[in-house]
Amino acid sequence: MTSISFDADTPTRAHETAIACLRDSVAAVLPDRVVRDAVAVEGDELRVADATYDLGRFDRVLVVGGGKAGDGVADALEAVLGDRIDGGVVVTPAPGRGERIDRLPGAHPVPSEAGVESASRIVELLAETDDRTLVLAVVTGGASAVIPTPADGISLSDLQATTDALLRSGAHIGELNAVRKHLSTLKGGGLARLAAPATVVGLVFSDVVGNDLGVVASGPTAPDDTTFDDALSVLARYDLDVPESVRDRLERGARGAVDETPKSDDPAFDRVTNHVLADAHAALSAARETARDRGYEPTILSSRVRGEAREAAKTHVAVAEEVAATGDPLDAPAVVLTGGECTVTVDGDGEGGPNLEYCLSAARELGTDAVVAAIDSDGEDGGTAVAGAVVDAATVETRSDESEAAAALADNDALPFLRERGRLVQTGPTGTNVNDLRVAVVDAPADDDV
Ligand SMILES: O=C(O)[C@H](O)CO
Repeated sequence: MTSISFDADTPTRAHETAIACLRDSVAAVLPDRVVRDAVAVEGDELRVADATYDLGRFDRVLVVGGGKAGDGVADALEAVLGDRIDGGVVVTPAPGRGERIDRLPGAHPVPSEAGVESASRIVELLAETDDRTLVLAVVTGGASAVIPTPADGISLSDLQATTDALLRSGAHIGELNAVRKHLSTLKGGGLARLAAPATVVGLVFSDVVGNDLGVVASGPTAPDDTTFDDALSVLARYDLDVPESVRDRLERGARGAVDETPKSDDPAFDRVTNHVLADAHAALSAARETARDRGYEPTILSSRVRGEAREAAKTHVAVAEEVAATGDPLDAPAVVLTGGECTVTVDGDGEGGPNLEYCLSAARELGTDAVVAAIDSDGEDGGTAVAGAVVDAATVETRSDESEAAAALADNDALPFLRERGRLVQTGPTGTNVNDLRVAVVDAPADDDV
C-alpha cells in the first residue's frame, strides 16, 4: 500500500492530532486503496461499487482518462483486471510506467504542449471503439488542465491564456469549467460522445463540492448543463480579457453556429454510468475515526465549504472558539473537520494557495488555544510545492507578526510567512485529489487534558 509522509512541526499533541487526521484522510482516498475496495473481477463479472458488468459481452476493455490521481488508478486497475485490459492511455502530471495502460504526461494548472500530444492519443484510441468495447474512464481532479484537447480554431496558447485569466479571477470551479468545456473536445461529455456506442464506466475521484459530475475534470463522461451563453457570462462577470479566438468561438456558439456540448437527452449517454469512488467526505470520515481514536470528540462540520479562503477560515476559527468557550457544538477536547473548495482572488504577486491563505488568516484570528491545519489533498496547494500549513495562536502573536501577516495576505504571499515560522506541511504530490481538507483541534482546559 502506498503511504504518504507528512513533514510538519508538531510541538504539542493537538498539532500531532491535526496532522494525524490529515494524514489518515489522504490515506483513505489513495487510488490503490479506493480501487481495490470498489473494483473486483470474478470470472467474467466486473464489479464497480454496487454495479456489475459482464466482461463476456465485450471484445475489448480500454482504460482512458487521467488527472492527478490517474497514475495510481491505472496501477490499481492493472492490478485488479490484469490481462482483461486490452490497452489504454492515462494522462497525468507525473506519469509512471504502465503494464497494459500507457502513461503519458500533461501539465497542471496550465495545460502544456505535451498534454495536447498525450490527449490526442486518447482521442485516437476512442476512434477505435464499437458497441463491443468497454471503456473504463478514469476521471480525476486536475484533468481539465492535464488533458487538453483544444477545439477547432483554439490554439494551445489561447487555452493557456484563458486558463490563467480564469485561475486568477477567483471564479469558482463550476464557472471555470463552463468556459473550458466550451473550448475543448473531450470535456463536457465529449469523451462519452467519442466513445459511443461503447459502454463507458466512469471511475470518478471528485475534487468538486457536491460531486457534480458535469464539473469534476470538466465532466468528460457527463452531460453538460452549461451553455455557450453561460461561458460568455463567466467572462463578463469577471471582466476577463481572453484571446479573440476564444471570445469568437463562444459568441458563434451562443448564436448556434457551433455545436453545443451534449446534454442529458443525448444518446451518447445511453451506455454511460459514472461511479464516484472517492471524495472529500470519505477522506474526512477517516479523519473523524482518527480523532476519536485519539480521545477527541469529532465532527465533520461540512465537506462543502467554499468561498474566499481567508474569509472561510474565520468561520472555522469561530467554531473552534465556540467549542472552547461554551462547549457548542461539541465539548472539548474536540476536532472540527471541514473540506471543500476555497478560492483565492489574486491581487498580489506572492507565493501561496487557498490552504496557505486559509491558515494565515486563521492564525491572525485565533484568540483561543486551538490548532488549525489545512491542506490540498493533492499535496500542492495552489500549484506550490507545499500541501498547506498547521498554525496556532502563537503563529501571529506580536504586532510586527500581525503587520507582516497582513502584508503577506495583501500580496497573496502566505507561503514565505508560514515557512519562516516553520508552519508548513509538506507531503510531495500525493497521487490523489479530493480538494481541500481542514481540521481545528481544541484541547480540553488544562485540568481536564486528554
Ligand atoms: O480538473 C478540474 O476541472 C478540477 O480539478 C475539478 O475537477
